[in-house]
Formats: sequence, structure tokens, C-alpha cells
Amino acid sequence: MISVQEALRRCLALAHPTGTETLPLRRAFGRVMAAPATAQITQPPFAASAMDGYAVGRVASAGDSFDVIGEAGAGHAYQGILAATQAVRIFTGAPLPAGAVSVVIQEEIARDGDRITLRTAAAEGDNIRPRGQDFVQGQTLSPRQLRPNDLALLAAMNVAEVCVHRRPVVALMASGDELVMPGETPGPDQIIASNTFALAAMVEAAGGEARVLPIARDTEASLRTVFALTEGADLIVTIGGASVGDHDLVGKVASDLGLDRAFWQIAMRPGKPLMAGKVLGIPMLGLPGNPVSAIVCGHLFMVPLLKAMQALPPEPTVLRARLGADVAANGPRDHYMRARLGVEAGQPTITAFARQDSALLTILTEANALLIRPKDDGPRAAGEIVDYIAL
Ligand SMILES: Nc1nc2c(c(=O)[nH]1)N[C@H]1C(S)=C(S)[C@@H](COP(=O)(O)OP(=O)(O)OC[C@H]3O[C@@H](n4cnc5c(N)ncnc54)[C@H](O)[C@@H]3O)O[C@H]1N2
Ligand code: MOO
Repeated sequence: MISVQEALRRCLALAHPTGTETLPLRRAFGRVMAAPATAQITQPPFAASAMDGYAVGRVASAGDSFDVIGEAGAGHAYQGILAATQAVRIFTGAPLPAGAVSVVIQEEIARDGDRITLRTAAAEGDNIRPRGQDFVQGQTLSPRQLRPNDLALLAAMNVAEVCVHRRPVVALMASGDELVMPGETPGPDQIIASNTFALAAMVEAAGGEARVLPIARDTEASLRTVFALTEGADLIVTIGGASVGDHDLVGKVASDLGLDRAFWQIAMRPGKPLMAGKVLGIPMLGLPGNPVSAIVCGHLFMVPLLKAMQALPPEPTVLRARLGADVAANGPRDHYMRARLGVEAGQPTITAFARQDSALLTILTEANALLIRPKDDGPRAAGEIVDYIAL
């Protein structure tokens, strides 16, 4: 069995970046930029007041007075030039008038008619946002998956459209005679197909488009029928039927369809029966059926594949925390234990759940991290530093 790292390397070798498209900003959330975006303007485009108050014509001390000669509001500049003895009533976001050197907030001013007296000193630059303090025209934002904050920045840069990678289309293909969809009434020997829903959401969160295909039955004919529905996908993800049982036919049918196999079975728990390759000209990831195995492998292999297809750094980020409770010696496969990450005594602390069966969705839903136990690692005591991946 190959290692997790080798399996990921072989998976990523299957990925090719998708093409690009141009989208209006309002449709770009969660998408991955395909090229740097360039600021069309400088922000702020002028030195601006950061507060409501008075722009004054010289640095001053408490007790100094000025003549108020006009007003500047956001969107309404004061057109004149301030002399050293003069002030302009100014509001947040208004352009700083020519000649102004400082803004004093209105709470620190006594006003008598058109005369103001300062209760505090006015130092050069106080409460003034210099021109271009946020960004300047021509500055670039490097490619990334667009979060809400990024969209605000692009909008401020006057970038109305953004060039993004086309969403990788993922054909999700669950198989098993025991499976029915949520909302249906399962027979006495049936269960509900569950992991497809997590995987589809993970695809969408990673910038892809999930195409959930009908559940294939455990026959070669049914699997072939559903495989035929994967046409046009950028990635085929099968769920279940990957192991060694008589009804685990995914590998067999994929082989009959010309699968160029990159690997089958890895030294990982959960996820041992994972397979990958290329079938019908499309990269394929064959996930194990156990819900936790499928979802954990989705995080470790499917999401990196989708990132690679959108030219993002694909590897999951491995972080470090101290163990909150002892863990026993590990076996011959890397173990990605469902765990709870929190803070104890001011330090990130991770504690594995006692129950690690790969069929336990209730545990997975309480987990917010995967504690990584290297294969053959000895027992570890609370307080030792370990690796984890955040979920
Ligand atoms: N003799 C051996 N048996 C098994 C081995 C092994 O090495 N030797 N590996 C075990 C491991 S590890 C895993 S993981 C499972 C995975 O097997 P499959 O990929 O063939 O998955 P299935 O047998 O189809 O299903 C396993 C389990 O998961 C349920 N399932 C399947 N699909 C879904 C779905 N979409 N939603 C919810 N639940 C699903 C299915 O009903 C089974 O209970 O094999 C071990 N066996
Ligand atoms: O590796 Mo299986 O995925 O342990 O349940």
C-alpha cells in the first residue's frame, strides 16, 4: 500500500487546470481568480477626513482659535484654500481642503458663531487619511479563492468583472443496493445515502460544481449506465464499492471502461480502499463507502484535486497543537483521527474522540479537526505536540 503523501502526489498528477471565464463581481463569490486583478483607481483618491470635526490651517495647541470659513462633506469638497488662521467644518470621508494640515474632532471644539477654540492640540496629519493609504492605481491583488472581503476590495478597486477559473464539474456517483435518498422510506435492509451531501457541499465550497448522479446499483450494468452520465465532467468521484467484497464492482467496471489506474489502496485509516486514475478520459477518485472514510478522503484528496484544477496551492495545511489526552500506539496505517480542537491554558489543544469507527457521522459532526497519527507511531501522552488538519 502506498503512503498518503504518494497517493496525493499521484492524484495531483491527474489534475489539469480548467479554462477561464469572466464574471461580474456579484457572481464571483467562492470562485478562484485566474489572473491578478489590477486597481483601476487610487483609494482614497484624495486625502480625506477620518472624523467629523474641523480641518485647521496649521498645527495648534489647546486654547488656539480659528475662523470657520466653509464646509466639506463626503462627495462635496470645499473648493477654497485655508489660511493658517482658518478652519473648515468637515465630515468623515470629505476631501481635505487645500491648506488644511490637521482635523480636530468636534467633541474637542468649542464653537461660538464662526469662531472655534480647540480643547486639545492639533498635530500634523491628525484624523487625516492620506491619498492612496489603502491602495494605489495599478496595484494588484494576486489570484485566490474569493472571500467576501476580497469582493469588497475588488469593488473598491473599480474592478467590475473578474477573470476566474471555470468551475470544475464533479460527477458524484454513489453505488450500493442498500442506498436510498433522504426522504425516501428505506426498506428493512436499506440505509440513506449520506456522504454524497457532504461531498457535494465540499465541491461547491472549493469552487466546483457538483453533479449528483443517480445511485448505481451493485451490478456492472447499473454502474456502466451511471458512468455514462459522467460525460463532460472534470472529475468523477465514486462512493462505495471500492473494497474487496464480491459486490465491490467499481474498480472492475472502471477497468472494463479503460481505467488507467494511478493506485488502489493506501496506508491510511480511514480510507484504505481509496483508488484513483483516469477513466473515459476523466480523472477519477474512487472513495470508500463508509461515510467518514469518504468525507475524510474528500478533504485529503478531492479538495486538493479541485484546488489544483483551479491553480491553487493544493496541499492541506498541517498545523500543530498539544494533545489534550493520551493516545494509544498507532497501527500500520496513518490514522486521521476525528478530534476536537480547542484552547486549554491559552494553547491550541487537540483531543481525539474515543470512538473512531468510520461509520460514525455523529462523531464526525462534533469534530473540527483531524489529528494525524503517523503509521507505527508509539503511544503519545497529553501535552505532546502533534500534527492536525482543521476541518
Ligand atoms: N475484507 C475486507 N473488508 C473490508 C476492507 C478490507 O480491507 N477487507 N476494507 C474496509 C474498509 S477500510 C472500508 S472503508 C470499507 C469500504 O468499502 P467500500 O468502499 O467497498 O464501500 P461499501 O462496501 O460500498 O460500503 C461501506 C459502508 O458504507 C456504506 N455506504 C456506502 N455508500 C454510502 C453512501 N453513499 N452513504 C452512506 N453510506 C454509504 C455502506 O452501506 C456500508 O455500510 O470496506 C471495509 N471492508
Ligand atoms: O479505511 Mo476504512 O476507510 O477504515 O473505514
